[in-house]
Amino acid sequence: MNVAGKAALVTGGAQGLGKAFSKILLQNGAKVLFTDIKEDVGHATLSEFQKDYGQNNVVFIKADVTSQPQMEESFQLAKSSFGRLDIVVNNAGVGGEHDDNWERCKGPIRCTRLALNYLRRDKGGQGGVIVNISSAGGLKPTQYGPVYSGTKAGLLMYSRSLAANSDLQQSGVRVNTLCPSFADTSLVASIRDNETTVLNNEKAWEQVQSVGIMPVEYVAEGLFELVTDESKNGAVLLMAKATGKKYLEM
Ligand SMILES: NC(=O)C1=CN([C@@H]2O[C@H](COP(=O)(O)OP(=O)(O)OC[C@H]3O[C@@H](n4cnc5c(N)ncnc54)[C@H](O)[C@@H]3O)[C@@H](O)[C@H]2O)C=CC1
Ligand SMILES: CC/C=C\C[C@H](O)[C@H](O)/C=C/C=C/C=C\C=C\C(=O)C/C=C\CCC(=O)O
Repeated sequence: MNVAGKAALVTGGAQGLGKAFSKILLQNGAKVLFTDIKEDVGHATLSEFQKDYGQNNVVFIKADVTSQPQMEESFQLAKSSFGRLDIVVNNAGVGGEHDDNWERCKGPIRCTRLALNYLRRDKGGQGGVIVNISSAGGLKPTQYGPVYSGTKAGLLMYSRSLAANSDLQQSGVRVNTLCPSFADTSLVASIRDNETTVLNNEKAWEQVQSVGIMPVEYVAEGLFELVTDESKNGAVLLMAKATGKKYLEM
């Protein structure tokens, strides 16, 4: 897929990986609507992007992926702003260990279902691609983040199962999963700064340091590959500092 002239919706795009995902799409000529719950950070990112990529090529809406009405409004706004929707990146998420963090799984599922109403050719769309942001922790046990790992594994298998659906394939929609290891964002900094609820901050931070931290721009290259390479459907791309990009073969 050539993203130039295409339209994307990225959740949690105000900062971190979501900002880097939005940026690589804009840099390559796509129009982007990004959502976030952080209104001030979202507006600052919007101003930066509008200056660099054009006033009409980027839209921000304060919207929470845990809210069905707010996400319905976000998808409608993307369609009315750009006249089309081709790419959806389910990125918004939080670190830490909380019982309600199954929203890490439920939020992207909610947004994937909404996305299908806009992308499917049999529903008036033009086909497209959904990329769900899981984690290396969705593929490998994370001893200090078991809820985190469990929710990300759930999202990964939801995405693979949906991608295997023949009706969906015929409707022109691909579904891929990106599994980054540690990347340089506030989510990882919160482990260093003892500001999250992983099971043992000190040991978790030692683990992060031994595995290594990737720049967000590098992870965005993986996202871009999953968006643009039309041979990829049901793909799971693991990215880690030491081993680079590796597709799951299973
Ligand atoms: N940073 C890392 O090492 C890794 C991150 N990930 C995943 O990447 C995604 C992005 O994380 P980071 O950029 O690292 O974190 P971050 O904390 O820097 O950015 C996350 C963004 O999502 C927004 N957000 C959080 N909950 C939201 C909600 N309910 N609705 C809308 N927006 C919401 C936040 O306000 C923030 O702007 C998450 O799904 C995370 O689990 C996966 C693997 C590694
Ligand atoms: C301590 C983790 C707690 C909270 C979440 C983190 O912020 C982050 O989002 C989670 C990442 C989870 C990563 C889990 C395991 C990572 C393992 C590796 O990256 C191992 C390194 C390379 C493996 C490459 C390979 O085997 O091919």
